[in-house]
Amino acid sequence: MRLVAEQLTVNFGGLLAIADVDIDIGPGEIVGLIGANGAGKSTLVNVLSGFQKTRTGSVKLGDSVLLGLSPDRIARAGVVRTFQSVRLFSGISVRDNVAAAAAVLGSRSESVDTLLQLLDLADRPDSDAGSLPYAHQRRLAIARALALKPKFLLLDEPAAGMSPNEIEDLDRTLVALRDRTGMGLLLIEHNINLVMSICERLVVLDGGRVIARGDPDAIKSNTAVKDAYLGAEGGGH
Ligand SMILES: Nc1ncnc2c1ncn2[C@@H]1O[C@H](COP(=O)(O)OP(=O)(O)OP(=O)(O)O)[C@@H](O)[C@H]1O
Repeated sequence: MRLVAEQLTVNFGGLLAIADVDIDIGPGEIVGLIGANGAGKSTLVNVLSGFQKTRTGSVKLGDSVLLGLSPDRIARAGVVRTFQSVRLFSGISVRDNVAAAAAVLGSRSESVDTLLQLLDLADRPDSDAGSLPYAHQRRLAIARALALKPKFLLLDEPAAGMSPNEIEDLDRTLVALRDRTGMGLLLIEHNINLVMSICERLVVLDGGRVIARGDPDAIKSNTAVKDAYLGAEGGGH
């Protein structure tokens, strides 16, 4: 089943954060969501995951209506997100962070050990989550999200603050997770090389509106995208 959102509009007072946005993601697909700062990317993910209300449009997972449900209900339905700022339980171990998330599904969850292995965290299960290097904290946030067995995982800048090598590792991990689980991924990313290398399709926002959608080659050569986002240096951020 697909995750399909249509005609989403969100205002903050007089500011149109997103306007008439349509987006759909299929199982096993990696879709990139790009756009300059303030383009509306996080707002869109907030709506899809139930953290932001909107009066217009629809969000459906297959035939099930998600719009209007709480974040918790949406996560249980299979749409799980991570945050731009990592939200972990500091002061408790890596393993217990994942175990707390896995407890939501009980025996239906993946085993905690499997999740730690998938995210390359198996060598430090007893470390305090808050003391992990930054890239590992980001991986832990993904492990926690995966404990909920998402059909669709929405990642808000998972590579923010990572080194090029760490980004490459993350890139490989995300593709492997997709291959293993068949889940669909929506990836917000400023690093244009990362999105271009792992996404089958991209959606480009500018000023809250979708200005282009298509495969990486089509996006790279799209004039509106170049003007709005890629800029003269062609490299994004
Ligand atoms: N809670 C809020 N209240 C008021 N304005 C908001 C709120 N959240 C977002 N905005 C504004 O809505 C617009 C879209 O913001 P959003 O965070 O969705 O953009 P973004 O593309 O995710 O940006 P970034 O790349 O910086 O994370 C921006 O102009 C932002 O300032």
